[in-house]
Amino acid sequence: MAPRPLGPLVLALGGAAAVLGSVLFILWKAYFGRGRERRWDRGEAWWGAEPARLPQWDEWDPEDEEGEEPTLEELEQREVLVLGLDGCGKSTFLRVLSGKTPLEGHVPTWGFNSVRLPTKDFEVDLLEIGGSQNLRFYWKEFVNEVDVLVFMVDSADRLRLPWARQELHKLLDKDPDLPVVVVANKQVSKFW
Ligand SMILES: Nc1nc2c(ncn2[C@@H]2O[C@H](COP(=O)(O)OP(=O)(O)OP(=O)(O)O)[C@@H](O)[C@H]2O)c(=O)[nH]1
Ligand SMILES: [Mg+2]
Repeated sequence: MAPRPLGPLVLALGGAAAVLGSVLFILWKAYFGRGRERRWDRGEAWWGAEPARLPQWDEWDPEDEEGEEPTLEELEQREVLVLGLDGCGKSTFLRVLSGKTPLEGHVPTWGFNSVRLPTKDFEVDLLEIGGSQNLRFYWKEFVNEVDVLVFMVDSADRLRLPWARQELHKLLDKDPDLPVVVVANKQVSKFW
C-alpha cells in the first residue's frame, strides 16, 4: 500500500514547531550573544577555581569595600539553564530568586523566561525554557551554550520521575561535561 501523504495539518504543525525552535534559538543568541566554549578554557572555569577566602567577622570592614564596586560593564556573566518537566516550579523559582511574588497557580511558560542576578563579582543569567512536551524537543539545542544546568524535579510527582530522569539523561548525552545541579522541588507546601 502506498504511504499516505502528510495532511496539511501535520505539515502546518511541523512548520510551526520549526519556526518556534528557530525563534527561540535566535532570541537566545541575541540575548546571551556568546557561546560557552569561546569564553574561557575549561581549565580556567570559575566553578573549578579556588574558593575565595572569606574575611573573618572581626577582619571585615565595609569601608574597605567602598569604591571597589565594579561597574555593570566590568561584571562577567555566567549562564545557567533551568529545565525540568512542566509544572515542576521553574518559573516560581526564578520569580522568588528575583524578589518577585510567585504567580498563583501554574501558568505554563510557552517559550522562555529569564532573570539576571548580580552578585559581587559577576552576573548570573538564569534562563528557563518551558517544560511542556513540545518545548522539551528544543532543550538540547541550548545545553552547549550555558555554564551550568539546573534540572528541577517535582518531588511530589512520583509518577513522572522516570520521565524527568529520561529527559535529564538525554541532555547529559548531548553534553556529558556540563555541570548539573538537580533541585528536588516541592518538598514543602508553598514557602512564600
Ligand atoms: N507546594 C509547592 N508548590 C510549588 C513550589 N514551587 C512551585 N509550586 C507550584 O507549582 C506550580 C507550577 O509552578 P511553575 O513555576 O509555573 O512551573 P514551571 O516549571 O515553570 O512550569 P512550565 O513553565 O509549564 O514548564 C504552581 O502552582 C506553583 O505555585 C513549591 O516549592 N512547593
Ligand atoms: Mg514556567
